[in-house]
Amino acid sequence: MLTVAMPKGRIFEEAVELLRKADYTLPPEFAESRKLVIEVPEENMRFILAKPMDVVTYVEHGVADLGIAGKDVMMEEERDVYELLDLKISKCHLAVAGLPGVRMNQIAPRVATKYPNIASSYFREQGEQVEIIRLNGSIELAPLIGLADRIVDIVSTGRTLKENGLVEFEKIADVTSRLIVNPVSYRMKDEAIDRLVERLSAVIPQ
Ligand SMILES: Nc1ncnc2c1ncn2[C@@H]1O[C@H](COP(=O)(O)OP(=O)(O)OP(=O)(O)O)[C@@H](O)[C@H]1O
Ligand SMILES: O=P(O)(O)OC[C@H]1O[C@H](OP(=O)(O)OP(=O)(O)O)[C@H](O)[C@@H]1O
Repeated sequence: MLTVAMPKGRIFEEAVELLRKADYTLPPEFAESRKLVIEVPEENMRFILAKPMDVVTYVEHGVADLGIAGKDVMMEEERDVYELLDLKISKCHLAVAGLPGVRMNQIAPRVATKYPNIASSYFREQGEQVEIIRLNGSIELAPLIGLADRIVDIVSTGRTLKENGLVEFEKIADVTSRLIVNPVSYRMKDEAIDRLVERLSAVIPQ
């Protein structure tokens, strides 16, 4: 049996749609139920529903064989999992943004983000020493209220930046969701995992 860690939230629906396209029979209540462990005996699979940032943790510890996680999450922390497939869903990008015409404070520049490692390595590569302020959401609020000069955050449609009078300065990386696997599971259950990879590969959007 394969255990797959699914991210609750915005990736979930697209991931379920992809699985259904790949002809996986998932119960109709899959998306509506509050259950966190969903068995699908017809497919010899079990799905667990976790916070997007925690999916990698379940896979790394081997309690889930596979998982679906954003490239942003994979970039933020080096983890002991393999990336098997770019599912090309939940497309967005990571960017540096801020108020237009406002330069970074030269003495103590501050950057607010949910991605402290990505942000600090990005600014280090640019030769800038910045203070990272870690937030958990509504990152765009930080420059509006004077908490930070810049933000590093996800941009998709650009609507959140626009409606808050912010502009994108630089793109850091493109982001899509990935199928990840626990290295031991991949050795022990290679046939079942290869079959899943084949079925998904056939329906991944281009
Ligand atoms: N606006 C967006 N459009 C498309 N994909 C996005 C967007 N924001 C985030 N993502 C992708 O979806 C993943 C999950 O984002 P989501 O907002 O569902 O979860 P989260 O922010 O980690 O959790 P929560 O908001 O529940 O605390 C991210 O890791 C990223 O890869
Ligand atoms: O470019 P857009 O299409 O506007 O999308 C970008 C927004 O989406 C995400 O936030 P989310 O909705 O997850 O809320 P959060 O701020 O609570 O993380 C991201 O952090 C941006 O704020």
